[in-house]
Amino acid sequence: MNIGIIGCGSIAKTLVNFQLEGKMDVNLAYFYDMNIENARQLADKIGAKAINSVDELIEKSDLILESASQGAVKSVIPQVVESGVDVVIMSVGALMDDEFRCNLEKLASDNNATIYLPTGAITGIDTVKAARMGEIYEVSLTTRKPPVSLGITLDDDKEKVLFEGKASEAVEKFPKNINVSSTLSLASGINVDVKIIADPKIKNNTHEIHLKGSFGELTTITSNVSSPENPKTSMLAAFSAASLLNKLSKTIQIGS
Ligand SMILES: NC(=O)C1=CN([C@@H]2O[C@H](COP(=O)(O)OP(=O)(O)OC[C@H]3O[C@@H](n4cnc5c(N)ncnc54)[C@H](OP(=O)(O)O)[C@@H]3O)[C@@H](O)[C@H]2O)C=CC1
Ligand SMILES: O=C([O-])CC(=O)C(=O)O
Repeated sequence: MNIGIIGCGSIAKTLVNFQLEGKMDVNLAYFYDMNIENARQLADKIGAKAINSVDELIEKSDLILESASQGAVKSVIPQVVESGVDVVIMSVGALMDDEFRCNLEKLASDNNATIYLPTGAITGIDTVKAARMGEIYEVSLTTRKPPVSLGITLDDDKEKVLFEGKASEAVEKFPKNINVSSTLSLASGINVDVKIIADPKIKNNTHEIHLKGSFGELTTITSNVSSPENPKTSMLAAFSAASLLNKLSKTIQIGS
């Protein structure tokens, strides 16, 4: 399966390294970025092709992975699914816009395309999906990141709550930091409560999920090493994308 990638930053780079290490069961074949030089650099590492037109990327790819931005999801992904090409979306925050998501879903369904949302930098999405078969009473996400990951500096070493509210607002205010809240919301069917804390005492990007439902209770804490290229992004996000791409060709499918 030939994969096209939109957005050649930290996530795409990790995928390229996995391909170099022989860990990918798909072929990362085509690279596209607003800055063609970024695409060239990654493509050259694995003998793939940098592409400078979205039309050509869509025409050549069996599946497209978006690892760019919420803006890219809104401007490019409708054309991808309208062309009947499956897509993996990392900038999941764009899908908190209900009207956009519903239109995209219809476009994909009308054109036989599938939209995949990886678990990303959190843990427990399988359980959240299963829990939804019963009743979910409450669900929340507390994200704690070092200030550098949130693109700020603090005057002292005290933690600071930067945001408390719903995921739909969080993804607008922190578009590069809290896509995971959208994934959790879409999996649970609830616009989840989100708290974002800048914590100078920690090194890792940490996401804590609490869920209560008719099945019982779930708490997960994921303490993520951040990407050396982009401290906002946790390495696990790219690992999750790679694992999802590999899962597409597996005979035994593990997890709900
Ligand atoms: N679902 C999840 O769990 C997670 C999702 N993410 C999200 O995944 C996405 C990718 O992350 P990451 O690789 O770290 O990001 P990076 O910023 O490292 O790389 C993104 C690349 O895409 C380019 N880009 C941005 N917009 C467009 C566009 N419209 N068309 C083409 N290229 C574009 C950027 O260019 P430029 O630098 O010039 O803007 C940059 O080269 C981000 O939106 C991030 O927030 C991250 C972590 C977890
Ligand atoms: O990588 C992370 O820790 C989470 C993240 O940036 C996002 O969800 O956008």
